[in-house]
Amino acid sequence: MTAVALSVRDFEAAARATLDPVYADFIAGGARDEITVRANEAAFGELQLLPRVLRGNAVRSLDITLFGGRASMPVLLSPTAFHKLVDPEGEVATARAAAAAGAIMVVSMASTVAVGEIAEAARRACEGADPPPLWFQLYLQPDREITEALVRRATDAGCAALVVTVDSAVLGAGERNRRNGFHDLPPGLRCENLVDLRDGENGHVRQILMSAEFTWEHVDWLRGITDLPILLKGVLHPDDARLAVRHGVDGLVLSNHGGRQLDTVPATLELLPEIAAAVEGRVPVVLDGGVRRGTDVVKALALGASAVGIGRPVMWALADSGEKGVRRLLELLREELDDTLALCGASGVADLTPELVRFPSWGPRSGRVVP
Ligand SMILES: Cc1cc2nc3c(=O)[nH]c(=O)nc-3n(C[C@H](O)[C@H](O)[C@H](O)COP(=O)(O)O)c2cc1C
Ligand SMILES: CCCCC(=O)C(=O)O
Repeated sequence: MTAVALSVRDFEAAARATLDPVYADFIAGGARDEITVRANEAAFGELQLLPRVLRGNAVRSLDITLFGGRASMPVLLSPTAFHKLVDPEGEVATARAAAAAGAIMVVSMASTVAVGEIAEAARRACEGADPPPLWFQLYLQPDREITEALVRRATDAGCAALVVTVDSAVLGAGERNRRNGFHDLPPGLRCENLVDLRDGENGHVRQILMSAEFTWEHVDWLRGITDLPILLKGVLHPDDARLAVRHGVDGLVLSNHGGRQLDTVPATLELLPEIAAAVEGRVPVVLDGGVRRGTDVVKALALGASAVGIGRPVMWALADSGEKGVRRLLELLREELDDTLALCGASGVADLTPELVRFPSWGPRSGRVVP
């Protein structure tokens, strides 16, 4: 890194400058024409903030509690695969930085360090104090014993929730990866959570099966084999959000996978009011996709999200300067969030309500849902 990063954008540029272009493309890319990738970010720019003043908010808190676990900021690290592609310490570096910031990290099932080792690194980074919760992201596997073994590994590691990604009946079509011939991890790296789960293939990316066979019955089955809170990641339709609640799911991650699965779906921010209305506050909704600024976080929380997730920014900061980079990234977002709260007249996340945002061209006649 040449200059001190002052924003997520700086990390993006720094990562692009240092990384092998094949990996830079893997991180930045999305499905097909990448229309949804762009839409996610653009939606935050379209929505306006309408602050309140003279609210006496000199004392502010960014704390949140989710499923009984406390975090010191409403920004969590969305699951991203293969951290060792961009940093030799991989997920260990990320976990230390998240722990230092008090932020929830969602470990990808496709991590290049085993979940137990990641959890241990987070605990050590907190030197006796309670680390923030670690969650585990899961792709249901056609072989139930494999899924069960993964759940057991996550549980034994002390993970506090399972994030089940349901938007991946097939792997998204990343044309950049195809063009670059990027299909697998380089020699020496593997998906450590999968080691010894299937005969003959030790930690191979190919072991992660995407399948279109899953139904709500599989969610019920998962509900029956674990006491951990279950969040579904990738539910976009309000009817599916209602179904999720009916099936006893504990939370939703409103995500379009950063535009990496089905292209041309709406920006997650645009869907948030409908999803929040569908779940009626019965379960928390975490939004990810395109969050790059403290103002973005505030907008999502104002529209009903309990927290937001960041995907690419973490990979960029990690690629730029490892653990230090991710620490700096989370500090920057914390600073941005705090000054946005100050300028909006808010003292904490509970003060972030729909009256703080305005949809300039999203009037009633546009057909968009306005809370
Ligand atoms: C490089 C990369 C790897 C990802 N790996 C996973 C994964 O293993 N599991 C998953 O559920 N989502 C994965 N995602 C999606 C993220 O969890 C998240 O939904 C998305 O990145 C959020 O959008 P943002 O990158 O604009 O913040 C990945 C995204 C990226 C960019
Ligand atoms: C099997 C790894 C999946 C990674 C992923 O979800 C993504 O790159 O978006």
